Parts: sequence; structure tokens; C-alpha cells
Amino acid sequence: MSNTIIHFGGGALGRGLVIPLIVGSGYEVILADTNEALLHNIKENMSYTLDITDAKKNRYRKIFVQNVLSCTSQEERLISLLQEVDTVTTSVRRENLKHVAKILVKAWKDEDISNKKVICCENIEHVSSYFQELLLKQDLTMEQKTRISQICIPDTIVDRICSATDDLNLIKSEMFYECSVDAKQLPNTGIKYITSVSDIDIHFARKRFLMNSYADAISFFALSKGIKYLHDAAKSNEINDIVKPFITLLKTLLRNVYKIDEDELDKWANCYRNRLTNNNILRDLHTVARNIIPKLSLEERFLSPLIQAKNNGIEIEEGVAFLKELIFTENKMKDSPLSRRDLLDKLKELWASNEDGRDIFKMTQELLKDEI
Ligand SMILES: NC(=O)c1ccc[n+]([C@@H]2O[C@H](COP(=O)([O-])OP(=O)(O)OC[C@H]3O[C@@H](n4cnc5c(N)ncnc54)[C@H](O)[C@@H]3O)[C@@H](O)[C@H]2O)c1
Ligand SMILES: O=P(O)(O)OC[C@@H](O)[C@@H](O)[C@H](O)[C@H](O)CO
Repeated sequence: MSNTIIHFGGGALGRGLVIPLIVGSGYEVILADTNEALLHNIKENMSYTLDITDAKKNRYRKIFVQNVLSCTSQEERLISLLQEVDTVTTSVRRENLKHVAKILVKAWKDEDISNKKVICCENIEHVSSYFQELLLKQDLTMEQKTRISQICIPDTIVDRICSATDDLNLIKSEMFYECSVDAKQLPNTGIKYITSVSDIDIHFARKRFLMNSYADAISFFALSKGIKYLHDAAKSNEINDIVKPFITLLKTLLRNVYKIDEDELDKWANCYRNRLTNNNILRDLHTVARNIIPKLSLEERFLSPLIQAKNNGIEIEEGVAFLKELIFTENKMKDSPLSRRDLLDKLKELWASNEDGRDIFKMTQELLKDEI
């Protein structure tokens, strides 16, 4: 089945971007998911509709899949099909990748691995090492470990605003997309519309900070003000003013450390904000402002830029003050908010494992002294 790719995860990004790119590149797609209702719906016509909301022509596109399979009730069938394909793609969200790893290892641990590759279309920096670790955590002999560690898993960058709708057959999205892998790890994906790029770390940082850090920041604050959709958050001057000091710091970091020039930064920042204001995509803010704890880890979109900025001599006081506001605002929205002490304990647990994290923790603690 050299012309078939198995894709795990037919949620917003899977149906909105990854499957269309693979199908558009001339492959057949087998969709593996755990959501039985979704699979049942797609199975009826082996297709779904993609609404490219800002397309000038051909706005509604039918996307055909070859087959759909449940990762739970059809695991055996899935494993035998996995043994016949070389390329697997995913868009299941970080917390679900461990289940994909488990099935893949079952399928591939005794197979010829030479052409096998896994392209994790997830919003995860250095997804290559993250997914490889998940694979190697499985119960394997030394020989199988050596084999599994040879699977090609490139780092990726993936971006398109996609939103599922109440109609399981309809997904809403936009013209813009980025979906690439690290050319050093995989010079040619074999998939026309999933390209290999050099300097992926620079592209990732630009997209991570100007899109994800920005989108998440406005989303958490907008939720606290009763706003429902992403496009309203992006349009609101009040919300944009709240996040401005942080965005200014991110731009300084991208300019000074990643060497992206001012015009390029402005071009991207405007592009991201314009995309996020697309009111034909009713993206509920809860699908953006989600999983705050993993996003507050030292490697992620909020802490990592602060640490990089600090270590490159950029002032971070305003950034830390902003982050403290964001964390406490999000906490207040919870059904059972943590007390200030418990919240600080949580942050200490997350950040105190190294000196950079400890410094930011101390600055946060210091800021709280002045508050009643
Ligand atoms: N939605 C977007 O606009 C967007 C944009 C860029 C990047 N991403 C990234 O794409 C990834 C997916 O996000 P999403 O928004 O599509 O989430 P989603 O919740 O809409 O979709 C996830 C899909 O994975 C399925 N799934 C869960 N566990 C599974 C398993 N063990 N095996 C197979 N399928 C499983 C779910 O049933 C669901 O259909 C994330 O890493 C996210 O960061 C999303
Ligand atoms: O899983 P996450 O929250 O890291 O990111 C997925 C998407 O929410 C994200 O990429 C958005 O599309 C973007 O940040 C704004 O729409």
C-alpha cells in the first residue's frame, strides 16, 4: 500500500488541514480515530466537507478518505494495515500521542523499519524527540528498541485555524496554512504539500510566539471577560492592549535572538491577527485557551520566551507581570480556583527544576507581595 497513509486523529486539524494536504498530494488516507460517532458519520459517504471560509472560489470542498478505523474496537485490523504502510501522520493532541505510540510499536516492533516515518502534525516543539521517547517507553527487547529508534520522526511546524462544527461532516477553516518538517531529519516527505524546510527552529519560534503565545494569551483574557469566540478576542482593542507588553517582548526576542527583521515581524504579526479575526470561523475560545498547566511548563509558549529573553539581556519584568496576571485570571475562572498559596506551590513545582525557572518564580512571588 505504497500510496496509502494512515492518519491518526480526525479532529479540527486532522480534517481541516492534514487529511486535505495528503489527499491533495495524491495519497489515499485511512483515518484512525477513537471517536466512534465521528467515524460513523464519515463512513456514510467516506467523505466530509471542508469549508475554506475565505476562499474566493471553490469554498466548499469534498474530502474523500479510503477507509476509517476505530483505534479501540478495530485495533487488530489497524495494526495489520499499519504493517503495510510506510507513512503515518498524527494530529491527536499531545496528551493522546502515547496511545498512538503504543499501537505503532505493536505494529512495527518486528517489521523492516527502513522506510517508516511518522509525521506528528501537532503543536509541539521538538516533537521528534518527544514522540521517540514515547515509542521507546514501550515494553521492548534491546533488538526491538534499536529497530524502533530508527523510525524517521522529523520535527514539524503546523498552522491553520480549524474548527469542528456541530455537524460532524463539516469542518471550517481558512486558506492560510503552514505544514512542514525539518529538512535535516527528512529532506523529502514524499508528500507534495508537506514540505521540508531548513531553519525550522526559527520558523517554529516565529509561529509559536506570534501566533500561539498571542492567540492563547488573548483567549484566556477574553474568556474571563465573557467573550465566546476567538475572532471577537482578536478584534477587541481592550484585550489586545492587555497582551501588548508581552507581544512587544516576544518581538524583541525574535528580532535580537532569532534575527528576524522588523518588517518581517510586522508582516507576520499582522497576518496572524488578521487570520484570527476571521468571523466565519466560529472557534470557541475553550478550544484555544486549553491545557494551561502543560502550556506553563518551562519549554512552552509562555515561559520559554521569557527565559530566552532574560538570558539574552532583554528586560522581562513586564513579561513576568503579564504572565502572573494571565495565570491568576485563568485560575479565577475555574469551578474550584486554587488558593494563592496552592497556586504558587503549583508554579514552584512547574518551574523550580532549574535556575531560570526559579528566577521567574521568585519574580512572580515578589509581584504578589504588593497585592492584598
Ligand atoms: N485546531 C487547530 O486549529 C490547530 C492548529 C494548529 C495545530 N493544532 C494541533 O493539532 C493537534 C490536534 O488538535 P485539534 O484542535 O485537531 O484537536 P481535536 O480535539 O479537534 O482533535 C483530536 C482528534 O484526535 C482524536 N483522538 C484522540 N485520541 C486519539 C487516539 N488515541 N487515536 C486516534 N485519535 C485520537 C480525537 O477523537 C479527535 O478527533 C494538536 O496538537 C494541536 O495543537 C491544532
Ligand atoms: O493545542 P494547542 O492549544 O497548543 O494549539 C492548537 C491550536 O489552538 C492553535 O494552533 C491555534 O490554531 C492557534 O494558536 C490560534 O488559532
